[in-house]
Amino acid sequence: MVLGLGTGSTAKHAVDRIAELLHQGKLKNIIGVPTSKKTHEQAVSLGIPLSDLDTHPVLDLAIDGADEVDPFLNLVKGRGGSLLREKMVESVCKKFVVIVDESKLVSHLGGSGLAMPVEIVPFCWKFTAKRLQELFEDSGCVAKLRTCLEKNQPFVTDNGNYIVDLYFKKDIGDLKVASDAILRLAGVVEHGMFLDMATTVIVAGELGVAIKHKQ
Ligand SMILES: O=C[C@H](O)[C@H](O)[C@H](O)COP(=O)(O)O
Repeated sequence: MVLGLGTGSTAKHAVDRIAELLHQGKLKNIIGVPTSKKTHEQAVSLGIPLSDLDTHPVLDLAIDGADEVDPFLNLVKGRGGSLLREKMVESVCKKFVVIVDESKLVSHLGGSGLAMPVEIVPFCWKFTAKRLQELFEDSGCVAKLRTCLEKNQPFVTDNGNYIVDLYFKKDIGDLKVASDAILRLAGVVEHGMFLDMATTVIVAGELGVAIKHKQ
């Protein structure tokens, strides 16, 4: 089985558990495809055999966390900065299982008041950020360059790009329309809306675990 290995504080537990099962002999013939440099390092340190999309362009399963999950299992991802590699890997998985706690459930993506990340090229980033903000003027959008807290320098992704976080005051409307509009802007590499990609979402809550399947 070729398995996409997600990124973030939740996915980290899944990667640890996969390694544990592998070493106990309860999982066999697993090859992992990491979605970030950090997960790559974690998987190497745990002895999980690894590959990449050049060698394995189709994956059987990916397991990852998310920042927001709507009732249709659309996601916001990338608040940890790994959205591009995650989207590349998770868009070619036969099954994409998302693991979250119930704090990540929202009624509309972008409605939580938290960041909707967009990965952009560093060249004239202010110009691209301004164009992104203008695109969602009607939704009261504010676009902010993500910085590293300790140095107040731009946060740089694993791909050498910057991230602009979009904050909305109002509903962004049709998600597919919003996604297409963002991707049409020159300077944008990818955004953190993962539409129609998750096949299953496993939600941990105070009362136990709920499993939601795509309809
Ligand atoms: O870039 C980060 C990824 O998209 C994460 O999967 C997402 O931010 C969720 O992370 P966490 O499990 O740490 O909340």
